[in-house]
Amino acid sequence: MAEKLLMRALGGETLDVPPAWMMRQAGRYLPEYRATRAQAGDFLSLCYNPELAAEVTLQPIRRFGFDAAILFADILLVPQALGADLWFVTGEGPRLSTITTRDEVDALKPVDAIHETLNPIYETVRILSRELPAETALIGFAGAPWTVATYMVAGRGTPDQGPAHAFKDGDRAAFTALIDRITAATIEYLSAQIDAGAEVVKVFDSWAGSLKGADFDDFALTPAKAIVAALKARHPGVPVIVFPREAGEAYKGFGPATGADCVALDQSVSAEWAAAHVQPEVCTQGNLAPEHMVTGGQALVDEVRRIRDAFSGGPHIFNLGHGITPDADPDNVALMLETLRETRG
Ligand SMILES: Cc1c2[nH]c(c1CCC(=O)O)Cc1[nH]c(c(CCC(=O)O)c1C)Cc1[nH]c(c(CCC(=O)O)c1C)Cc1[nH]c(c(C)c1CCC(=O)O)C2
Repeated sequence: MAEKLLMRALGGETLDVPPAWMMRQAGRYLPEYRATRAQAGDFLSLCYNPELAAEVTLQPIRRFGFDAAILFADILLVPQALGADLWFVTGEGPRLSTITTRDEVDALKPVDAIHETLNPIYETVRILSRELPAETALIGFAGAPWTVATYMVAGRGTPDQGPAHAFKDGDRAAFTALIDRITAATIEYLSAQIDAGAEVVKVFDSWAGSLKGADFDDFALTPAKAIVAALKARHPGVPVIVFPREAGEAYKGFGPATGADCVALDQSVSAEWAAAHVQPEVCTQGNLAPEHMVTGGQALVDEVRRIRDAFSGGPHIFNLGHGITPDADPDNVALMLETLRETRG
């Protein structure tokens, strides 16, 4: 069989129709997802149930025929595996025990201990690598150290990542020790996903945009570079996608500086700017605003064509700029793919 479209784009090929998938493609906007989550009991039970987690991963593939499936799990399973308490409050989001001192960082479990908690995730990957259609690539993932740390420090999502900034600014050495622990755990976690069958991995740095100057280098760029280097040493040939969300102009240079194979873009940079400044360096991914999955119509069609055409001169993976939201209409997802894959006149 010819190589999968996603792998070809990640290998640097310019394709007539780019491969497409969608962040949070398995999620609450799909009635079949809500039914399986109810069967599992709750979100975390779904993450740790390999059969059901594989089932929800496959649902958007069956319904829409995306070119890639992303493992169903969550970035906050790593803090849990390192010993943090984790629960989800319905309608609000994640809650964790907080970490704000050097002693609390030192009290985290050793990195080797994470697999005890995360083994069911590797089993989900094994099921998926057996069950996915031959043309669909399997993406594993983890949160980037900074983004994971923002939740571990605050114990929840925060609008400005204030508590993590306060820890970083108050005791940089202790905060660096936390980042280092998460970095080491992330390498082991992603490496185990690859051993189980993940063909590509993605590192989500959702809050990279709140890091500026030397902080961006120390806590977004340096950890990403360490993760890419370790994975490349152990698994040469497995592509890595990095997503320093809202990095703005710092998207330029991020691919070469980290050694990643693809830089994912949020919708706050224009496709035209990114095609001129990022795509010449590395395969790009993105960057349709998720709101179009709610509103649809001609604006959606126009935006899909604009983004597709802007990136048509180099390797690109079509995606949203951030996750699809629960109020999205599945028909708009179908329209997005139909438009993307139409024959260009
Ligand atoms: C920051 C972050 C988290 N998780 C993730 C990130 C980084 C990407 C981003 O910025 O969105 C990543 C993530 N979370 C989930 C996936 C699965 C794969 C996928 O389909 O993309 C992935 C890749 C499932 C999920 N993770 C979560 C859901 C919704 C939970 C539910 O079904 O009730 C899903 C499908 C919950 C979650 N998980 C997290 C939060 C803040 C929340 C609550 C907000 C929300 O409800 O959307 C942490």
